[in-house]
Amino acid sequence: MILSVKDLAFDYPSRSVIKNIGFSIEKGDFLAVLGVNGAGKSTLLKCINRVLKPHKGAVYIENYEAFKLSRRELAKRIGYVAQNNENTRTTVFDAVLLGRKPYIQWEASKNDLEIAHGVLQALDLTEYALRYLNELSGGEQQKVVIARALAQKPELLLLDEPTSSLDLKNQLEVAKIIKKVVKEQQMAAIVTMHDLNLAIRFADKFLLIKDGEIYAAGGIEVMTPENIENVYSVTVSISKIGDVPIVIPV
Ligand SMILES: Nc1ncnc2c1ncn2[C@@H]1O[C@H](COP(=O)(O)OP(=O)(O)OP(=O)(O)O)[C@@H](O)[C@H]1O
Repeated sequence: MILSVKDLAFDYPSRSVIKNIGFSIEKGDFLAVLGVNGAGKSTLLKCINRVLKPHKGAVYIENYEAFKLSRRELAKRIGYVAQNNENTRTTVFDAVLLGRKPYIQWEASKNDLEIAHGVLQALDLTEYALRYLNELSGGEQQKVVIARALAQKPELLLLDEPTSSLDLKNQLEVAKIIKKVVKEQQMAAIVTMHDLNLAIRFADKFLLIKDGEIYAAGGIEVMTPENIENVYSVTVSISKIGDVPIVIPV
């Protein structure tokens, strides 16, 4: 078990946002967190990564209570990519190398540099290595922050809508890469997504959030037209083209 979330609740001063959230994931899981705008998906990721302090509940990473780990220890275990990332005047290579920060004592080692190069290669970003982040397109910047989280070599990746500003090819590529690293490196990923087709095609676990609570959780069996309709208020039908499942609003 990589992550176990127990009875989590978080309120903003004027409203309760998430409540009674409990689930766990294992090595190799790619969990898609789904739900309408404002359902509480980003808040959940922020509570897991301690960006926000939940009012109730606990988060365990392996057997450690996340709230008791130092920031550095937490950063070795969790790679988090927020929905909106600042784009500073840093080169792509340096931005990715920053992912190694929790491991670096005095200066980056040969291993840190090799990991940064490897991740750039995996994401097809090598030719961008010396370009500045603030001179890249939104989608290119998004790939770079995902690369930085991968360079961190965490046990758990938390990605908040990682494909939202990517074109079709890059959406598929990034989803494939997440799936591949999760399986090959025996880590886990929790990914908030709006594209049900991408989720159903690449993820293997699903958390459907409605009004801050878990409406349904499990494998592909929970992605039924009934559950989707109850969560999104849209009637859908699910069919297959070859092996690929597709969700079609009707
Ligand atoms: N800083 C804040 N102060 C008060 N309320 C907030 C704040 N941030 C988010 N909220 C509210 O909390 C609720 C959940 O927000 P959250 O960002 O977690 O939703 P989400 O499911 O990630 O939405 P989206 O799909 O649009 O990104 C929303 O109603 C939102 O308006």
